[in-house]
Amino acid sequence: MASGEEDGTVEEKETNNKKRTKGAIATAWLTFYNIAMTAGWLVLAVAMVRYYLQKGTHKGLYRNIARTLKFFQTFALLEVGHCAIGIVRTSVIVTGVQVCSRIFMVWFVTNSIRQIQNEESVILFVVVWTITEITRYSFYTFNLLNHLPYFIKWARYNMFIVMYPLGVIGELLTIHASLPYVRRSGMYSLRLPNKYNVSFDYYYFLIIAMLSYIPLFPQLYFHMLRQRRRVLHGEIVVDKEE
Ligand SMILES: CCCCCCCCCCCCC/C=C/C(=O)SCCNC(=O)CCNC(=O)[C@H](O)C(C)(C)COP(=O)(O)OP(=O)(O)OC[C@H]1O[C@@H](n2cnc3c(N)ncnc32)[C@H](O)[C@@H]1OP(=O)(O)O
Repeated sequence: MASGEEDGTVEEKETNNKKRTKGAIATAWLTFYNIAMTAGWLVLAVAMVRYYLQKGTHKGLYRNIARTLKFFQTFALLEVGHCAIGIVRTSVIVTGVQVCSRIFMVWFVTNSIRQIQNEESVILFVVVWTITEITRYSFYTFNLLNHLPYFIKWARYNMFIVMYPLGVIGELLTIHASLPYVRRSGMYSLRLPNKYNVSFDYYYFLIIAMLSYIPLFPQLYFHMLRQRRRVLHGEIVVDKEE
């Protein structure tokens, strides 16, 4: 296997070639997008720290940051578009699952069910997402600007090892906490008889969503482990989704 220094040189050349082919407009857009997203998640981090220092409790924190969180997490839908039009070399499926599961958590679980917004699990996944996204978007920004500090690269491809499972635990506990409220209220459900002759039970949908983490999460996690081996150790890894 090649040494770390050689890996770095090969990697740099590869990056420069890719950037040339990517095109100036795409690079400018991605740079703007990543700077905006880094700033957005930084604003969220500062708001959370300030709230906690002022109030001394996590209660009410979600409501305080909800608008910013919804805005920047929804904005991340553009990432699926970036993959689809080929300006980033990432699988549409992997990105789609990641982004859609987050949007689902924000809009259809946490935002829709007020009673769970003060759960510790909500704070857990929001804090984990925030740390992850500040690191990820600053990684992409510095990478595009060709000035990537090693500690950001290291953080991008190491922190997920702990952050991913922690985020998933927060999300699953939050969905679990929402189940009694969803069952009682019958929200987002369609009962028979109705003119469409269709029934839908959001309670069971949530249970299926929780179960779907079992096959889907390992695929995202192993994808990131492959990316880690490729970027940090220079291994050539063939991704099945590509
Ligand atoms: C409808 C309801 C359904 C509910 C069902 C739910 C089931 C869901 C199960 C799964 C649940 C997951 C929940 C998630 C929780 C969390 O997020 S917890 C917090 C921890 N999270 C993470 O650490 C996230 C890790 N994941 C990611 O980083 C991404 O989402 C990803 C899509 C998996 C990233 O993969 P990928 O993009 O392939 O890797 P990279 O190495 O970062 O990038 C590859 C190349 O693409 C370039 N690139 C990508 N994006 C950009 C960009 N914005 N700007 C510029 N460049 C970009 C990147 O530089 C790489 O380029 P090359 O080096 O040239 O290859």
